[in-house]
Amino acid sequence: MKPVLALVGRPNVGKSTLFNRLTKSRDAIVADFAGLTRDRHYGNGKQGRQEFIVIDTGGFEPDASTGIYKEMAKQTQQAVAEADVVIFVVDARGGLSAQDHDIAKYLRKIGKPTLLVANKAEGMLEGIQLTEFYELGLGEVIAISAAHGQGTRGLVELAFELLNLPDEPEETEEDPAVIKLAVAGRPNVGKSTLINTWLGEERLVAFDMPGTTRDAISVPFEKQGQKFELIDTAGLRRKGKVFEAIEKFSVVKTLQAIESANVVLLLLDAEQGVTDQDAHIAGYALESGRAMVLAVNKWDAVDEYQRQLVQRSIETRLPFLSFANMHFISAKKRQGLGPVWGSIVQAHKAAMCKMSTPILTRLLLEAVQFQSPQRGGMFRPKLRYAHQGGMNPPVIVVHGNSLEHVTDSYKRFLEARFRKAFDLSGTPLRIEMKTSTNPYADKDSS
Ligand SMILES: Nc1nc2c(ncn2[C@@H]2O[C@H](COP(=O)(O)OP(=O)(O)OP(=O)(O)O)[C@@H](O)[C@H]2O)c(=O)[nH]1
Ligand SMILES: Nc1nc2c(ncn2[C@@H]2O[C@H](COP(=O)(O)OP(=O)(O)OP(=O)(O)O)[C@@H](O)[C@H]2O)c(=O)[nH]1
Repeated sequence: MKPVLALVGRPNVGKSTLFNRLTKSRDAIVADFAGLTRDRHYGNGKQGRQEFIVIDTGGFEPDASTGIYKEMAKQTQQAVAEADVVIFVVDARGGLSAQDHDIAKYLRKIGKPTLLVANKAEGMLEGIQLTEFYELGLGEVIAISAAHGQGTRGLVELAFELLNLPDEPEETEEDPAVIKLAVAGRPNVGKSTLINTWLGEERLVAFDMPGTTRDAISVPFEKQGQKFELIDTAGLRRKGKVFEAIEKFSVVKTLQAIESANVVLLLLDAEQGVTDQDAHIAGYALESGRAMVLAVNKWDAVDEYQRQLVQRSIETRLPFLSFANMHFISAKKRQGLGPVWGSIVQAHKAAMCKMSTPILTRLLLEAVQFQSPQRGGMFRPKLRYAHQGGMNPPVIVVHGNSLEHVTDSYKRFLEARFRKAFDLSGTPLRIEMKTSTNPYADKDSS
């Protein structure tokens, strides 16, 4: 499980800057919960080989009508609840404020592992200027400059130390016979209804057992002789028993479940169409290389016109999921559920597919014969052979010369042929081009 670091602090102390620094500003996932005026951002970070999730509670305006920072309090609480380590950011230049004291008081009460960080400390003499922050009663003050990238590596190291994380993440043994399945989707799409239908009430009760926050909770079950493990996405758990939830839905749990799964079943809501958050979850799953199955739930509740709208919104907003099988279901009325299993098993099989070098190479050369790649300037790319560079998701590495000139459309053409030959529906497929560095290797190319 990736550890979760939450950035909290009053506005303008540099949380977003630190977030961008820690995540190298890859696409942040924005939680767009109804009723929240402001968003939390979620991003992936990596230091050494250890990956982590960062939550930013960025951007909000003080609530003028009440004069209190109600919204931030809520955002902060939620981020703190989801975090393994809280990073409390204060402004080394601005000095202490009453609001810093309020946040510190809250954090002391909660008692989560916390690091107190004085940002904007570039060029400052720690000993003298930062002493006032010790008043907050949160221990050592860590001086950093998010804008200049000073002290941020050390900060992450300290966070790992607090969690006793090993320097190198452990390799976990996987049982290839078990399909780890995550049912992901926005609040209210029908995840619990679907899982209840699948597992029966008594099985879900097992979910309510408290687990340690650091470990994934999962339910093993069997279906038609195939072993599955259902990974918890928190939405599955009954209200308030385990997770100190302000909201039931947890973005972090969803992200972690996607990471731990072999196959992600993404549920969409036919009544709502594809929302930003659906696209974010789907994008995250794709980026993680997960095999996927799409199911549009509540199909019973929409008329023909709405059905067409939903289908079109999937085509336009989730075009990158065209590799995934799609089903239209009703979890409530138990309609269309059978074929979903078939697709899950198929997606898993595809993700684990083994492709031999001779067969890959034969397919590659056949493809080239059928349609050769375009010349790029002076060079015509020469595709020589292919081998499998990875599994789950499958990676095909193509070797040859001048491969940097292979166009995206030609790569798509190759992808389609490989997909068809190996029956890869349900899994992302990555194709990498490796140009030979041997200067004599392209002697015989035209
Ligand atoms: N001198 C200095 N300025 C910084 C540093 N980090 C951030 N800033 C500046 O501080 C201001 C606020 O930074 P943000 O990252 O937007 O702060 P924030 O805490 O996310 O603010 P909200 O989005 O309002 O919550 C910007 O003008 C930044 O350029 C730093 O390390 N040194
Ligand atoms: N019409 C219709 N309603 C459904 C269907 N599946 C679920 N619902 C309804 O949608 C609502 C939300 O269902 P849940 O199963 O609680 O949704 P969830 O995704 O688990 O929601 P969270 O627990 O908030 O993450 C409930 O009122 C269900 O009765 C369906 O197939 N058709």
